[in-house]
This record gives sequence, C-alpha cells and structure tokens, in this order.
Amino acid sequence: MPLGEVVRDKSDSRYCGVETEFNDDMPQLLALNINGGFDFVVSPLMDPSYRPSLMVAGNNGAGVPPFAGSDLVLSPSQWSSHVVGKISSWIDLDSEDEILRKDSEIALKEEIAWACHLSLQACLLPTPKGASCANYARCVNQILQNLTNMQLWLRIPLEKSDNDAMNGNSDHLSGGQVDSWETWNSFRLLCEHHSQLSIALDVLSSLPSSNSIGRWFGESVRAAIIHTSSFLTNARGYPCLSKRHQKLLSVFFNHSIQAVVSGKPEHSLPTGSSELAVNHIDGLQRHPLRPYLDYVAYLYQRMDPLPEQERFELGYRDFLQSPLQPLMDNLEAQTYETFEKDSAKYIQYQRAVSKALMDRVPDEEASMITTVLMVVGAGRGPLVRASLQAAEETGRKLRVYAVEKNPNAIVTLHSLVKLEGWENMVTIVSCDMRCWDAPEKADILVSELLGSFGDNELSPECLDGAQRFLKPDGISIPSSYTSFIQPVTTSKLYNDVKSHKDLVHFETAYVVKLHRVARLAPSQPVFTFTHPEYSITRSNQRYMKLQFEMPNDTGSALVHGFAGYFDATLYKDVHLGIEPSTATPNMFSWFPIFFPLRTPVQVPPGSPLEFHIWRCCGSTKVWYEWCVTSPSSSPIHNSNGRSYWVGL
Ligand SMILES: C[S@@+](CC[C@H](N)C(=O)[O-])C[C@H]1O[C@@H](n2cnc3c(N)ncnc32)[C@H](O)[C@@H]1O
Repeated sequence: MPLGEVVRDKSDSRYCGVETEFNDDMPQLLALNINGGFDFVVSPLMDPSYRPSLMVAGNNGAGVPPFAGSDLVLSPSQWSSHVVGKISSWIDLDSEDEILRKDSEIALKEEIAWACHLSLQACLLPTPKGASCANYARCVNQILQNLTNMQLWLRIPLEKSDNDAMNGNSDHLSGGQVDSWETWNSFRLLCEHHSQLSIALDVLSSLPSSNSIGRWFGESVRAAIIHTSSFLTNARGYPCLSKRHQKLLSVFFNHSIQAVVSGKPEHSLPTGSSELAVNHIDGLQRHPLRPYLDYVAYLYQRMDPLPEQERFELGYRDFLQSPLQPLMDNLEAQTYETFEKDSAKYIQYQRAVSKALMDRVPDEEASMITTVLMVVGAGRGPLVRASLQAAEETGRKLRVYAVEKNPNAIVTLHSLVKLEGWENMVTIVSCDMRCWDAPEKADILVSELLGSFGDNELSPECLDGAQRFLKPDGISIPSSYTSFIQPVTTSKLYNDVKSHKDLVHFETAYVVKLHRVARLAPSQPVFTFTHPEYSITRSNQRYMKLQFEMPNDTGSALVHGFAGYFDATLYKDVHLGIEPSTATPNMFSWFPIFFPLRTPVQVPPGSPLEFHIWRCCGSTKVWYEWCVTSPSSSPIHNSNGRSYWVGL
C-alpha cells in the first residue's frame, strides 16, 4: 500500500519496505508483511546456517542450496514487485579465513543467480566488514558484468565520526574513526562506477553533520533503512523521529529513495490506544512494525505538493540536453513557445526597460521625445511586447526596431505586428545584427542572447556587432552578465555521460535540470561581460582559475564535474539569473549547465579543489576548455574545441 497520494512525482519513494528475518515459508512471510501495510520485503533468500563447504562435505557435492522455497511459491510478479533479496550477512569476502572467504564467494554467486532467476529488481549486499573490500568488490564486479536488469544495493551505515569533522583531516580516520562514505567510494571505484551498483543507507539514531550527509544526495542512493532504534517516543507513546531525521527523510522522498523499516518493535503502545482497539475489532494480528510505517507514511503525506513549475520540470530532472545554438541554428516554434511562457523573465525585462526609459527621458519631456529602442534577436516578439508595455506604463514614446536573423520567426513577427496594430511603432528587420546597416542609432538596445552559462550562446560576440548602432550614451539591456560555477557530485550524470563510451561526450557541456546532485561548495563567479564595451583592448577570450574549499565537516567527496549558472544585470538593480543563491523566482527558461570530468576527482577534507576554465575564440567558433589541477591533475578537456564548440 503506497505511503500516500500526495501530488508528487510517481517515484519509488511512495513505497515502503520492511527488512525481515529468513523464513522458509515465503508466501506466509509476504502475506504477513503486505497485509501489514508494507509494499515489499527485504528478505534473506537462503537459510543463514548454510555454508557451501559444509554442504559439499555432507552431501557428497549433490546438495541443493537451502533457498526459501521454490520459485513457484510466489508468482513472477510477486517476486519482482514485492521481494528485495537480502544477501546473507555472514558473507565476508575479505576474511583472513580462507574457507569463509571461499564459502562467501560461492554463496554470493548462488544467491545473486537465484535472485536473477526470480527477476528480482534488487538485492541488498551486506556492508563490507573491514577497511579493505577488494575481494568483495572484485566478486561483485564480476557479477555486475553479466547482470541484466537487477540493481545491487550495497548496505552502508550513514555514519561519520564528529572528531574527524573537527580535525578536517582524513589521516585521523586511521585512528579508529569512521567515514562510511570512504567505504562506499572505495567499493565503487573498484567497480568502475557501475551504474547497477547503488547504495542502501542504514539510518541510525545519531546522524552526521548536514554537510557530510549532503554528499550522499549526489550518489546513487536507492533505499534508506530506518532502524526502529532511531525512533524517539512522542508524548502519546508513539514512535516519531527527531527533526533532523524528519528533514532527512523528506529529502530522501524528494530524491525517489525508498524507505525500509528494520528492527524489532521498541515502542509498546499505550494500552487502550485506538491501534490496539482496531486490532481487537478486526480480530487480526496487527503488524508489529505498523506504528513505524504509519509514522513514515505521515511524513510522506505531510510533504508539500510539488509546485506546478516543478511538476512540469519532472521529466527533465537529471536529463542531459545539448545546449542550444541560436546563432548557428534557427530555433523551432516549440522552443520559442517555451520561452514565451516564462512570464517571470519578461516581467524583469519590462521593469528594466521602464527604468531605462524614465532615466533617459524626464517626465516633462515625455510627450516630446521619442526613444529609439532596438530589440536585437527579437524571436517571435515577446521583448517587443515587454518594451511597448514599459513605454505605456511610463508614458514614454517609443520607436522600435525588431531585428531577427531567423526567417521563420520573422514570419510570426510580421503577423504579430499586424494583429496588434503596431505598424506605426515597430519596424521588423530580417538580418543578422552583426551586419545590419541601421538607419539610425538606438537609445536602448534590448537583447536576450543568454545561455545557462551567460556567454555560452555568444551574446558577447553578437552584441559587439550590434553596439555600432547604439548611441555613445545609449543603454544596453542587459548591461552585464556573469557566469558562476561550483563542484558537484552527480553519479547519475557521470554515468549517463560515460554510457556513450567516447571522449566527445566527456568534453561537452550539457544543459540539465540538476536534481540528484550534491553541491560541494558555494558557486564562484567566472566570466563577466559588460555592454556596451568600447575598450580598444576588448577581447572575449577569458581565463579563470578558481579554488573551492569544501566545509571541513563534509569529509572526502567525489567531484564528477561542475555546475554552471549565470546572473545578468538587466539595468541598474533589475537582474535576472539562475545562480542558486540569487535565482529569479519562478523563472524556467534556463536549466544549469554541466561541465563533466573524464575521471572524477576525489577531494580529501581540508584540501582545496583548483579548477581552471578558458573561453577561447576562433574565427568560426567559440569554445571552453577546462581542467582540475588540485588535489590531482585532470587532462585538459576539449582542447582546441575538438569535442564541443559554439558556431559563430
Ligand atoms: C534566446 S532567443 C530569444 C528570443 C526572444 N527575444 C524571446 O525572448 O523569446 C534569441 C534570439 O536571437 C536570435 N539571434 C541570435 N543571434 C542573432 C544575430 N546575430 N542576429 C539576429 N538575431 C539573432 C535567435 O534567432 C533567437 O530568435
């Protein structure tokens, strides 16, 4: 029974599982737990007393491993929808004891093979027992090579000792201190980031610092196993979670992570409570963990419904897209339509134009002076409309030129002007702004040629061409824009890029609605462009070296790449942007940009991350090159724009 019908995504986090002991009567085990309200069980498939070596000795090699019933005891859909296989927890593939090690290897392979035979969606792998997990990872890696659909969830306790956080030094980990992320990282590196290897986090009663927990949001966490011992008791005697646990669970839900309740009931409900009364009336045995499930469901249901914009963007979450090339290509009607729905963007432009008009023309001259405003890159006309509305709002007279190089958009512009009766005010110019011979000079030049990284759709080059027809004291809207960048953990995007199995995709920047990411340090400004720009040494080439410091209590983290944003000053205090700390509310025209790294870089605590990025300009294209030089050096990505460039 799903946790609730909150208006959210139809994600896996609606389902809640329960961890069980081994039971050789699988149908009974399933019935008890499903009737008890859980959606699936995480159950051992094999009798825990089984050891392959004993079996061989005892049965002359002819024995059958003691699985929980035959595959026929449940229907195929019951197996696949309601059972996650729990691999025997005695398994220790890095044990000093050779017999145990060999037994472990045989049992692991048998259990996974059986789980595959049953078409289970996932198996829970036991937590690595010691600091070294090379042989465990080797065996899992072998299995992963031939695994078709099943996910392997490596069980990792969510723990990191605080002293280490204070010291900010990974060397202290050797002194008996723990950071379970290190275990996970070592395991997944050994398995080469395999996309079917993911994590089930054991949520314990005490939680590490928020920064340290934040790392997991960029990792492939599939399940959160919440122990009954992590629950507190509320005033009425019922289980509840601390505020920090509650917050954590809502982030898990938001990341499609499934909850699994584990452990023995630790709360004896008050006698006479309605729960017990219900049990009595039904004559049914209520599931002993039901109060825990009810509490998890309560947390799920109490989450706010997703705002309309986020619901619209659901399908784009962590989905890599190639950035637009509006200069080299002609945008399609659909793309213009999406832009035009973004009223937040046009409201900001209208405010900026209004302010510029009022600064340009004093009130007393408003009826005498006609301001010349040119929209360069007018598309299908929304900035023309916003400018005319600004003129009306401020009582200023306006003559507008709408310059657009896309002949298809020009068709729509003509019909718009006719439809709105703007013929006396608006002149349409079908031309590339870089070579238009304007009949007069403009007071105000309005453009929106911005990409997710500000300058990546070649606004600087286009506006350099257009400023010829701006009066010397004329205003450009935007007057400037700055790109921003920050390091991120995002194993999903890294694996998606990697799946192309080529260099080109690792040297391409993508537009992507970031969701399952850990933002490891605050973003920093990268390149700024100002318009108009009359300096004789003007160049649109740029280079920036940045140092990022992760908070000390984060622990180590893996950087899969860099998330980029922009912020534009349209005019004076009117800005527009997507940099997370200052983003324009409710604006959806731009998703962030993502610059991947060919090999993810591990950053130890206290160690700065040094990043370099270049904006390079050639006669026919503009491109970025980027690299990391500390704590270790990456190759320089996209040398000479060999993989990714923007056409001039
Ligand atoms: C991002 S769109 C914005 C369109 C419109 N202003 C809006 O807000 O919906 C940029 C527009 O600029 C046009 N454009 C890009 N470079 C141009 C150039 N050099 N000369 C004229 N138009 C250009 C593109 O064809 C496209 O229509």
